[in-house]
Amino acid sequence: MPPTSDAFEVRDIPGAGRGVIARTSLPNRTHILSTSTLAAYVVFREYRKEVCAQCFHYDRGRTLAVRDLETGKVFCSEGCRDLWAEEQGEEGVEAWKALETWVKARSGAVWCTATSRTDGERPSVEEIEVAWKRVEYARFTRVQETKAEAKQRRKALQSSTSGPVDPDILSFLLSGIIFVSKHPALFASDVLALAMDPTPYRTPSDLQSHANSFLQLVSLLPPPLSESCTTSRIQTLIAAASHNSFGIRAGSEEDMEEYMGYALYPDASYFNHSCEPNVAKKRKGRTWEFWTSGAVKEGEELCISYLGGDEKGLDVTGRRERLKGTWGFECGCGRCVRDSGQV
Ligand SMILES: C[S@@+](CC[C@H](N)C(=O)[O-])C[C@H]1O[C@@H](n2cnc3c(N)ncnc32)[C@H](O)[C@@H]1O
Repeated sequence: MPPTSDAFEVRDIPGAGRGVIARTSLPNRTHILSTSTLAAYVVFREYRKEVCAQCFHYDRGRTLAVRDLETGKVFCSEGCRDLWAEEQGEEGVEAWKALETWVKARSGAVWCTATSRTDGERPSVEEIEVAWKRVEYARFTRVQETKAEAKQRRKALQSSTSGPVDPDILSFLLSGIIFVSKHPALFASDVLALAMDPTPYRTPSDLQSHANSFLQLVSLLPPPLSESCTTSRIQTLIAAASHNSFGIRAGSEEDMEEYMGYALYPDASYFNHSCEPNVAKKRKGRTWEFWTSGAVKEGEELCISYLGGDEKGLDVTGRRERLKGTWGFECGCGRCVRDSGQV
């Protein structure tokens, strides 16, 4: 469900879905929201030794002190390690161990990563539907196969280059499936309510990589988690992340030197973008804080910047191109409307 408070409510905004509206006038630096739910996230594998798996602390590239070799996670303290294990639950920790073992066994493999996907056009809604139906079928036939058949298939997959799997996608999906299995009601009320991207895959091989990652994940999960891991939930996580995720970055918003991962925060996902934002944000550990960055009138829309400050130096064409390329929408904020002479 969309969040609400004395300071704001979520309403329909012409041309931009829903947005956050001030219920009253708010002075500069009024605290608006601290996120309470983190539904899914990934710290990219290349940062796995440098970013705390619990609080996302990063110490200028240093390897963090507390390491768990079995799950491949590092932590800034034992407290963070214990909190993380408690949140994952026993089955969750087992699943992270299985994933780490699988990834390590394939060390040296050429992973299909976000940057290596350059082929073809963005798959359409129909193509996505067909691909996921195939995945459903493959999952079903795998349930039926004998041990010998499964062994043969795994062998074929290991030597094949036609079945790319991305460890970062696997991690993002696993974190989301652990969340669903622990908080099914929150998933239904908060994640399913988000704006979904109907075409979240950039290229055909991006779609293929997500589909393969799903099948791989299912085969690694302990039984209760494997039952929670349905194609429909996985598709929801992917479609929601495409429109709503926040980068996990080191440094301040103005000086975002490292892009270390991304995360889905349902209660922070109703802020629309403006190229003249009136709300500032900062990540503190695994929580995002939002506050007004100027005086806001009652009834005014509260907007953040999706461009992390880059909007300051770009003209309307540059801003719109950047937002279209990364987020897939034509910016209709007040500044872009004025600058493009649409008023
Ligand atoms: C994080 S969601 C924001 C909440 C969303 N409007 C909703 O209805 O749930 C991001 C999406 O909102 C829309 N959006 C955000 N800012 C916009 C803007 N300045 N102009 C047009 N659409 C915008 C786009 O569809 C974008 O993909």
